[in-house]
Amino acid sequence: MAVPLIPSFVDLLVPPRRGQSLWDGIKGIPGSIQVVDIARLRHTWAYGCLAAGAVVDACRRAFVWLYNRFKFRNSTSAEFVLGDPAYEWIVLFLTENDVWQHTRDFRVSSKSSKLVYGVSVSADPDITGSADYVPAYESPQLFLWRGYWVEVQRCRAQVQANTGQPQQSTAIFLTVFTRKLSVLSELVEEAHRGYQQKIKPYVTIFLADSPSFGGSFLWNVKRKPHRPMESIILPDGVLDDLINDAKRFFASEAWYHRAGIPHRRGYLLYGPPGTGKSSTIHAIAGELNLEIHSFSLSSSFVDDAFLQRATATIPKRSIVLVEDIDCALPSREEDDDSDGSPVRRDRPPRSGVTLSGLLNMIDGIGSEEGKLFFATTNYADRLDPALMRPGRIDRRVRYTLATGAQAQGLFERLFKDAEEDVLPHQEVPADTGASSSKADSDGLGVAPIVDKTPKPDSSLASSKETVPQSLSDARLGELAQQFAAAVRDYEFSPAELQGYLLLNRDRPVAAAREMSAWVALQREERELKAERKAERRERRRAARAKEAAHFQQHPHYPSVPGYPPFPPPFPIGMPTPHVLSASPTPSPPLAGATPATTNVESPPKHINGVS
Ligand SMILES: Nc1ncnc2c1ncn2[C@@H]1O[C@H](COP(=O)(O)OP(=O)(O)OP(=O)(O)O)[C@@H](O)[C@H]1O
Repeated sequence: MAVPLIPSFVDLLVPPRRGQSLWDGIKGIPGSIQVVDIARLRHTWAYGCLAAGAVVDACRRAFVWLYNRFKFRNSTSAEFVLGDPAYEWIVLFLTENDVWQHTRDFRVSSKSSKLVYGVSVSADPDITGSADYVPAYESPQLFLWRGYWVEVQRCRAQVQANTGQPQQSTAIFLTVFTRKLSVLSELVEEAHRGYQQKIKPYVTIFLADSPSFGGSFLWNVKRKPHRPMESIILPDGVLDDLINDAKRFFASEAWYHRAGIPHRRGYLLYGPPGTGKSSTIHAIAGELNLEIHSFSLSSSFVDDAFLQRATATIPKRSIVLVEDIDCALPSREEDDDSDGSPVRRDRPPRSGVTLSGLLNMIDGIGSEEGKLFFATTNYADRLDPALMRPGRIDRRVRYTLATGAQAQGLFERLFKDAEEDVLPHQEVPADTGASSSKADSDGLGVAPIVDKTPKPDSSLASSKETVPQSLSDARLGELAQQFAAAVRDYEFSPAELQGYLLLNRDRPVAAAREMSAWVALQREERELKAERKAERRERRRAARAKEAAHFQQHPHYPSVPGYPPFPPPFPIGMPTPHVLSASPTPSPPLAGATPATTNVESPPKHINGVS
């Protein structure tokens, strides 16, 4: 049996037994080739390897040290954290520069308006697909930009959450190998410009809708296609006036500075739901190429500190939008409770925002100049005068339910370039329209809206083979007038009218003809709803009157649900505790009342301050 001349690496790692070398073991093997003193060779080999390893490691450390020193002295680096707008710019920039061309590792998400930088993984440019491929680039990538080497790496970053707890996030580290700082800023500027170019057809909306925010405030980013100005039908001049006002504001920055006035402008858009307030803001953002930073104050995690932190991150030339601003403050009773009784302000606010916090936020918007502040509400009368003062709200715009002209405009906009109905002579069924609200048999409230719009009969359609004809302008105007004549001014919101028109999207002629029936149905439903509301209000009023009468008779014994019923807990004639006797209307003795027995429960101690 042959013994290898050079021992294996594993052999070398086995320490020799005391007083015996490997040679001793080998010597006993018959027929072995015994040429080298393997034990000695083993030690020499092992020490040689150790020394070589140490040298290699020292070289490696020296290289890393030198590289880091080189990097430190000859490069500039920046960190972009997910949730910050700049993160979006840089990811798009990297995608456009084909930095991810060697990537084999992707995060796939369904296609949405959220991303503008998904990588195309299909060789066929016509295939857009239904998913976005975002590189999961954990290992560093090196690329050349304008003659400078740039290293990019995506890492997990730890940020401090709103709660003070550390929280995992994602960041991109960018290192430009040059000592010139301007190169990095040029790169970021180029990334920003590219991003703006790419998202031009969109309005970017940053939503502060999550409670987990890090050291740098993290926004949820959404994109919506621009809303054309002409798609918003408002009384003449309202929209143009707003746009011109905003343009003038941005053009007069120097004037604001000279006058020592913070460069911000506040608008309050108020009116019933579905009248176009939010749509107006989106249209303005698209027209002036502004981003929207939107807050909803009704979320429970929103408080004053949250608002301050969020506001501080909003860049110049942005719209700061607070939707339903009245939600921040303690609510009044519902409208249907308003029976002349004093307004209740004792309900807890729905978020942790205080009025002063809100005012500070609005004032803080001016600290980074050039912002439009928009607030919307359905209840302008609920807002505090401090909120409405000029400087915070400079212009108020009232939105109303649709006028006849608006209804006509809506019809013309939705059916522009439409075709005549496929079944122009289809008759309206006799039962369309008024009738049905009685269908609300559950007695819970509003009758369900039953879609009674006549549906085209497909068998009829195929048999007649009608060729659709485009609607001429004159015909369209005629139908729009017919449609508008069916509604009274300020009766329906544009959103309601739009809902009806969308249901009849392919039947402009029928939509105009059947409008009166739809209106009749809506009126009937509204009447029913109003009746129910009145009933509920009456019941509540009666309950309150009963409670007031009870309190007058027994001021010390509130009628709290779950509280033991009358008679009062103290035997008649017994001196009442001093707290109770301080009451301006002492409880009159009850004629014929049975003295309280010992099994009458004592009131809970906290009630009426009895202790
Ligand atoms: N004046 C209008 N012109 C065209 N469309 C309108 C108009 N008003 C409302 N709409 C349509 O109604 C829908 C709701 O509009 P929007 O969200 O702007 O109303 P809003 O006043 O902001 O409502 P809310 O007070 O409930 O937020 C949108 O789809 C919009 O297209």
